[in-house]
Amino acid sequence: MRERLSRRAVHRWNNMPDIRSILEWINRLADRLNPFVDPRALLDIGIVALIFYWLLGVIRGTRAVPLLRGFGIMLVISIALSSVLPLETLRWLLENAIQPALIVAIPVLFQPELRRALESLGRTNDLLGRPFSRANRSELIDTVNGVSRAAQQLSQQGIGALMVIERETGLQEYADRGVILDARLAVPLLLNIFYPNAPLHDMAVIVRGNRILAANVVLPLSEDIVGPRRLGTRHRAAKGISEQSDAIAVVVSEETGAISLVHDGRMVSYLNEARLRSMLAGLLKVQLDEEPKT
Ligand SMILES: Nc1ncnc2c1ncn2[C@@H]1O[C@H](COP(=O)(O)OP(=O)(O)OP(=O)(O)O)[C@@H](O)[C@H]1O
Repeated sequence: MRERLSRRAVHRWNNMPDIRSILEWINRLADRLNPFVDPRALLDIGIVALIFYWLLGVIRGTRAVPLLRGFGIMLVISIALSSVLPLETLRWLLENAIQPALIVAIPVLFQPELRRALESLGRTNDLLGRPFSRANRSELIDTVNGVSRAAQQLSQQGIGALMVIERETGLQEYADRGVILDARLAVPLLLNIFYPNAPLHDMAVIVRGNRILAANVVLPLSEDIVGPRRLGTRHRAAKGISEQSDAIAVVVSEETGAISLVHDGRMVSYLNEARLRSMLAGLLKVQLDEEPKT
């Protein structure tokens, strides 16, 4: 009996995988995993993740998202088709026509997004937390209060308006196409400009620091009309300038009286004066200590 048991134990021992080969296998696996544990590889992964995070932030909420989804679907279908089936003509078409066409089409289609991404890389005030524009803090506070008060009064009177506040990206090229005013910003002046049938009431006003730089300014229209709401031209112009620069646009709808703030291609609507003031102050990086003077 004892002899049979010991024979069985020897047999099991003989059939067990060799411990040395297991150790070798673990070593090989560790060698393979080694690059991932390498701090340089971790840094590499971190930087790539940050680039993707930043890119997704730049295109979030813009028309680039459905376009990219379309490209993705096309890519997946074409890779799946050409790897599963030996479709030579399709493979040729993909390699020689569609891929080069995409390389040309991407910079054209994503021109505003690419421009915005490069501009945001070059901006330093955002990173350093400094206030925008050359104006000092008290001038910017005057602007925040003046624009918010004017928006509220225009909204109550059902007058449409578009006010664009310049930040780090210069808007001179747009201002030059309008009527240069370079006047101290004041609520009555803004109301006067947008008063229906006044000579400068059409199009937009550009504000630089605490001055109204120009009125009657034609802005680029956003191509983004795939959003949840179909935008009219005033709102598309506000979105357009915020896609092409870091400016902040404040829109008052003539139709509904709704006040919207547009920044970085994103629109927040149905604001009241207080909410608009605090959003503007946040974006211009100024601290509001007290209620505005009436
Ligand atoms: N390219 C542009 N740049 C600046 N303002 C523009 C531009 N195109 C149109 N506008 C302004 O938009 C006004 C027309 O607004 P429209 O009714 O089409 O848009 P909306 O977004 O529905 O605005 P609202 O809600 O005020 O009606 C024009 O009278 C003009 O003042």
